[in-house]
Amino acid sequence: MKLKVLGCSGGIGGAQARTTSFLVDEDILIDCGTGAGELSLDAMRRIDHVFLTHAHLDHIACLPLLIDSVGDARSLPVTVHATPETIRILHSHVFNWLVWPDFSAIPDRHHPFMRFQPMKLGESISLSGRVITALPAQHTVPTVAYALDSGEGQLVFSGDTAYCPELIAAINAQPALRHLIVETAFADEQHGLAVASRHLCPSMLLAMLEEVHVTPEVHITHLKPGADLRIIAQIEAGASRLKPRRLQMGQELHF
Ligand SMILES: Nc1ncnc2c1ncn2[C@@H]1O[C@@H]2COP(=O)(O)O[C@H]2[C@H]1O
Repeated sequence: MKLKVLGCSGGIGGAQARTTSFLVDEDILIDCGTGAGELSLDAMRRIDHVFLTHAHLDHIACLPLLIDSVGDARSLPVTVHATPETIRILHSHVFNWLVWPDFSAIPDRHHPFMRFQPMKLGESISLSGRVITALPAQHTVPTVAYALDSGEGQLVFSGDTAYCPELIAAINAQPALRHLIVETAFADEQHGLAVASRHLCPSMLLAMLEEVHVTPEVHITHLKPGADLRIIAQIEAGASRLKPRRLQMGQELHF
């Protein structure tokens, strides 16, 4: 499998700051933040599945626009996989005919442009031999992490999370983990904000990595713009044996 980073910033501001969205092969998006706006119309039309970690705007901003752009040109609905709680939030607060039309009922409920597929924590979806599993994570709203398994190797994406022992256990349970994409949103001076908003800062990330017993390449994502250089410097000063590196927009990971 191939994962291409369309956006991996914790905010906007400048050409490299696009919020979370990863293209998997040609047909799957993991989250649909402003990075998804980098796709051509043709590439957007090929997206059959969108897996959402949670309903925060920086992870869903482009979903309503993408569905509107491609719906008419597709013969099948785009399937949006998320937990029942996240689906409820999106239905009530986004696809509610006020903020945006309910594309799960357009052009009609039997042949919609988009359909929601509820996914429970721990559940796996198999798409042509590619297995995607929802893993535990902790944030201010209901959220999941994801494991992607090609059959030859795995990639885990933390989504937005605070320190989460259940996620660490799930990471350690991956037999051939090639890549770990893990957030570090704030610098250590913003420890209070990291705690309040249920994110990691470098000291928390380094403590978490001490408990990781597998040996993936570690990629840091969701750095808040303006704090990004400090966050990376603080992580590098921690000299973790896993040598975390900053995830870059446009980067491709294979597994
Ligand atoms: N008290 C707070 N609780 C949660 N989020 C906050 C708070 N104050 C500021 N924020 C910001 O709101 C953002 C919502 O998206 P994020 O979780 O990515 O990151 C969060 C923080 O940057």
